[in-house]
Amino acid sequence: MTPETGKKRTLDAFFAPTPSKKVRVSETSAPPTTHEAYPFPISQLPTELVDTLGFSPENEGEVINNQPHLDLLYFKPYIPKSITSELFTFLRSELPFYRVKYTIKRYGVSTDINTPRYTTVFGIDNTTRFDNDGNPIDAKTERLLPSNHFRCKPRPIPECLEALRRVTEGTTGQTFNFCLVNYYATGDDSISYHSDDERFLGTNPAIASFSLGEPRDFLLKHKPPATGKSEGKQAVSKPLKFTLGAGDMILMKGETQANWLHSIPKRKGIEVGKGRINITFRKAMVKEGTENYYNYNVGNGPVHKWDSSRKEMVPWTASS
Ligand SMILES: O=C(O)CCC(=O)C(=O)O
Ligand SMILES: [Fe+2]
Repeated sequence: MTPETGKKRTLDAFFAPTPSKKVRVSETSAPPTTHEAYPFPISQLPTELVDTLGFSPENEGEVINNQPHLDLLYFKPYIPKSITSELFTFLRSELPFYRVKYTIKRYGVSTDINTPRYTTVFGIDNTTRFDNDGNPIDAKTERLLPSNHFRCKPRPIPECLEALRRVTEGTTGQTFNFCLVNYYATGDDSISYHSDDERFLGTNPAIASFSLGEPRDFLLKHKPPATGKSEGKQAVSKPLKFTLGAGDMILMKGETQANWLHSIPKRKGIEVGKGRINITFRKAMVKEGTENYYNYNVGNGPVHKWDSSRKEMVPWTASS
C-alpha cells in the first residue's frame, strides 16, 4: 500500500489538479545492493513489485502427498500474475549469472561437466551470518571469520531476492538462508534427475522452488529401491509431471528429497526458447553447504549479464 492511501483530501486539494497517482512501474528510490563479492551492484525491486509480492501467495497451496514418501505443496501460482513478467525481466537483467564447468572423478575416470544452464547463488550457512558491513561472522560468537574460513566468498542475498525470501518464510513457516537461481535460456538448457538430499541440508529439508518466464516440465520419479530390498515390498509409485508456469511455486518437503528425484528435461520447440528462471530457497546447516553451493553455482569462470539489445547472456567485464 502506498503512503497516500487513506489520507483525507482537503477542499483545496479537491479543486486543485489531481496529481498523477500512477507510479511508473520501473520506479525505485532505494539504492542498489552492493557487496565486495558481487561483480556489480544489484538493483532493488521497483516498489510496486515489492508491494504486490506482499499479496502472495495468489492461491493456496495444493497438498500432493498421494504417493509413497511424497510431500509437496503446489502453489499455482504463488506470485501474482500481474507482476510475473516484470519480475522475470528484472531478475534476468539484474543478476550475475555463471555457466559453471567442473570435473568429476568416478572410478578413477575424470569427466568434464559443462552445467547446461546459467546459475547464481547467494547466502551463507547457519553457523555463520553477515554483519552490517557484509562481512561473514560466526553466528554464535559474532566474531569476524578468518579470511580463509571458506574456500569461496559468500554473497549476501540481495534485497531484490530478500523480499521474496521473507514472504516465502512467512507462508511456509520454514526458514531459508540460501537462494539459488537457474536461468534456462532455451529448451537445450536443463537439469538432470537429482535430489537435493545433501547432508549439509539436514534431514527432510524443505525447498521452495519458484518458476518465472516460459513454462517448463518438472518431472519427478521415485528413487529405485535400495539393493537387497525385495521388489514386492516396495510401494507402487508413478512418475509425475508438472508443467510449471510463471509465478508457480513448489514446496518440496518431508521425505521427498530422500526418496524422489526431480529434473527439468531438455525440450524442443519455440515455446521453450524464451527463457525460464527458477529460484530456490534452501537452508544449509553447515559450512560444507556454503562451499558446495558457491563451487557449483558460481565457480571461478566468467560472469554473464543479460544484454537487452542482443537478447542473450553475454560475458561481463568491469568495463562493459
Ligand atoms: O528449475 C527447476 O525447477 C528445478 C531446479 C532444481 O531442481 C535445482 O536447482 O536443484
Ligand atoms: Fe533440485
